[in-house]
Amino acid sequence: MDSPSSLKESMLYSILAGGKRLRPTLLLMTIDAFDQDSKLGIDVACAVEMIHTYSLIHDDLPSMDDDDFRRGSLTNHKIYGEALAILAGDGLLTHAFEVISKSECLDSHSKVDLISQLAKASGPEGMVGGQVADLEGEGKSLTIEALENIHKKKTGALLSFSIYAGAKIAGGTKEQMNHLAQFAKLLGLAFQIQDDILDIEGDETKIGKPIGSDVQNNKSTYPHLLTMDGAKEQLLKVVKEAKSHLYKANVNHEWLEHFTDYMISRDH
Ligand SMILES: CC(C)=CCC/C(C)=C/COP(=O)(O)OP(=O)(O)O
Ligand SMILES: C=C(C)CCOP(=O)(O)OP(=O)(O)O
Repeated sequence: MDSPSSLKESMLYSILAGGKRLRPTLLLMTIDAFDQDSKLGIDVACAVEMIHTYSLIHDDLPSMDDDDFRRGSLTNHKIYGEALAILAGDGLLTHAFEVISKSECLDSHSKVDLISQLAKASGPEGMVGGQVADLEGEGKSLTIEALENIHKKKTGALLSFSIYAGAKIAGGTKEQMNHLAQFAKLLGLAFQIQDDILDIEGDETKIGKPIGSDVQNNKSTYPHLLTMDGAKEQLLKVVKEAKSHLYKANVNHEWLEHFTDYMISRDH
């Protein structure tokens, strides 16, 4: 890539810092659930992780959550300064679309569809809009519906895109796509409830970032609105419903089901 070495270093710093790679794994597993070659989705899987990583770099900035640690390491702006951190995020966001456009595994029609859906999921109607609603909700007591709406966009949209992309690449039918969309929506919700629980009960050394940040930033969370026991009960309910849609999608659901169980039992 012909770009300044400082920019490349800052982009690679956050991409290679680790992370659970949930979104690309979900995308590749979804292709696999249709008995198709998951390699077909490798470029889109990389692209979605680049966009997720950009969002974390920007989320950690002093003007947003002002966090010092991410993925067990210092945040991007702590190492490279704010200007380069913003630009590394911009670089990852835009490079993601270039990677899909150049993919040799997909036809032009699929590329245009995936680029358009990824832009929608990560843009003002999706993740960026959810982040704004999240920032504007700080210090306010939100209803459970308002909280779910924020998470549906802020975190749910990219997770949903990952499953959509896998199913689209694998050639899923409309009915299968509809069930998988419901599964994805509920999986995203389960992810967020567990994230809120871990922010209270988690172990900082495993999570790789300080716990208690939701309370510190005055954010409404599931345990805050439902009590901790209520949030755990809700989590089990959401997962049960998610799995029922997964079964109805009529795909090889084994790995996606394991993934769902991991999502609610994970400790980081
Ligand atoms: C456009 C931008 C910047 C989007 C950020 C999206 C996002 C999911 C941030 C992390 O959420 P969080 O603050 O709830 O999680 P964490 O505790 O990991 O920072
Ligand atoms: C969406 C939220 C809550 C931010 C963290 O996402 P992940 O938990 O997927 O973060 P990494 O493993 O990729 O670091």
